[in-house]
Amino acid sequence: MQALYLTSSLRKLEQQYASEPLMERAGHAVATLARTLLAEGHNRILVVAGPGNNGGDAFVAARYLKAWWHEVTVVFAGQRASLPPDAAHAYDGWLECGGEVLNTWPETGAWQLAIDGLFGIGLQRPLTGEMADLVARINALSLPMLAIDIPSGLAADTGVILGTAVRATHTITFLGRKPGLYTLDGPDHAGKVHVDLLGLPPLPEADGTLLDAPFTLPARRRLNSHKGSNGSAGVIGGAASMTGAALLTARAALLLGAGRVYAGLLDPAAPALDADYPELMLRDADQLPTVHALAVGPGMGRSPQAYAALQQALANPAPLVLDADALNLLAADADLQHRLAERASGSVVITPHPGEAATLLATDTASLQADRIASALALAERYQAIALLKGCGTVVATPDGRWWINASGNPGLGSAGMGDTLTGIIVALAAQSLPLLESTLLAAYLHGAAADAAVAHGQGPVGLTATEVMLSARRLLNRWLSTAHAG
Ligand SMILES: NC(=O)C1=CN([C@@H]2O[C@H](COP(=O)(O)OP(=O)(O)OC[C@H]3O[C@@H](n4cnc5c(N)ncnc54)[C@H](O)[C@@H]3O)[C@@H](O)[C@H]2O)[C@@H](O)CC1
Ligand SMILES: Nc1ncnc2c1ncn2[C@@H]1O[C@H](COP(=O)(O)OP(=O)(O)O)[C@@H](O)[C@H]1O
Ligand SMILES: [K+]
Repeated sequence: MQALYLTSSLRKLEQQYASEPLMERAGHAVATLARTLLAEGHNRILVVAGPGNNGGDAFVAARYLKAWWHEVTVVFAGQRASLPPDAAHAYDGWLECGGEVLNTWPETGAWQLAIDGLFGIGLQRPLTGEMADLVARINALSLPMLAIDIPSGLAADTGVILGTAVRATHTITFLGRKPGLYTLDGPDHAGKVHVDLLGLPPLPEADGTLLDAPFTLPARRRLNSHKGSNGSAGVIGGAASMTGAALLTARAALLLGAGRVYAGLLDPAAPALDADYPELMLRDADQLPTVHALAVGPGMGRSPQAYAALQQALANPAPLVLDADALNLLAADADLQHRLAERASGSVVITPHPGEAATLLATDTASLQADRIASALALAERYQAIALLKGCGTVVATPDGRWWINASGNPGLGSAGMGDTLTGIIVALAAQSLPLLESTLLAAYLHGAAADAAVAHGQGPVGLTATEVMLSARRLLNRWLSTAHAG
């Protein structure tokens, strides 16, 4: 787990340490990393410097790389007279060491590496005109690309592309990790992220947290345990023609360790048995026994029967996972919202994808995605529930204002049934007595890590199935448990 920082916090840190030679250290760190990306010996490097301090870092990096005998071409998109003081000093330092500054794109290059120092966290509006053209030229280079602090054009707090953005293969980010590197369009643009604290101590308080490891696990199973000690999970959903969704959730709950799994299916013609997993106990939706954790929504539809099942589930004190149509029903109905509000705060997790989340917040998907962290926090606050906002860089938020971004996962997860699987993993962990927030965070990371492991085995990203993800998740969880409990 790593700390994430919003721009406002990083700016405070910069001010606090304004007397330290931060730009010099930043430029040196860029040059040092650049060197590791290059073959031994003499290399040709293109450096693009912008009109602010990000450009200043670029000039310092250029100076070091030249001193280390590389051939460095600097393209500058700005005016010396308009540079902030530190960046102007860096510009002068580059000229003093014999460097040249080009104001137009060079005809030929044959570079081995490009360094993007166009914009950092000071980007304020969409890139247009000449700046957008520069980004297009940078992206047209088929080269390793090192972005300074953040790929130019990417919004540091949100991962939104402002107009257009550099697609880097590496990003060296300063003072702390920015959430925009890890959600929405950030991962497609940042490449591998390296962090350099520029010699400063980390900020004492993080704004958010990156989920990049299995930080918590269910308790070790006692030898003297039985199915009753491993918790029972219930799943309600599966209306006509959508029973598969509820079965996927139930199967995931079984494979991830719930001692007993009951699926309450709304389709009156639903099969009495899951032939592949006869371990599952299939019932009518209103015939579920008392369970330790309950998931409602996969394939549920919005019929009066679905509504009644959700109403009943909200009265059930067990930890509750609301997904899919349970969310659409909730968004449309004041009585359901009232029942949710009456529950203990934190006893429910809602797991919308961006479309469902937009419905829950009465907005459109584009506005919702414009700030996924703020949206997840708004969902948590509005519904007094743990909110898990799906997508590239899933965001989890709590009503008390904490948030996490999940770093695992890949585009193989973009196929039907993956969300049902996630819901099954959450309910399985909660049934095994892991607190609901921890269950949600671990499930988010495990689900993505399982997909990553499956891809590493050649099962995706193209054609990866939800079934493969849950089997992979079972393997991973058991591996993590055996490592954690070894000795
Ligand atoms: N201030 C500090 O103490 C440090 C800053 N550092 C570097 O400085 C960066 C932040 O520097 P700045 O705050 O100067 O910001 P940037 O260098 O990101 O860019 C700001 C400049 O770009 C202009 N600008 C913003 N959006 C634009 C757009 N869409 N089109 C055209 N021009 C636009 C602004 O008017 C301003 O001149 C960091 O990302 C980091 O790379 C590092 O050197 C570490 C220390
Ligand atoms: N490109 C991606 N990167 C990471 N995770 C992804 C990506 N695409 C989808 N996912 C994950 O896959 C799951 C899809 O859920 P959802 O859209 O509800 O699917 P369904 O309802 O069809 O099962 C979510 O957990 C989401 O975060
Ligand atoms: K940059």
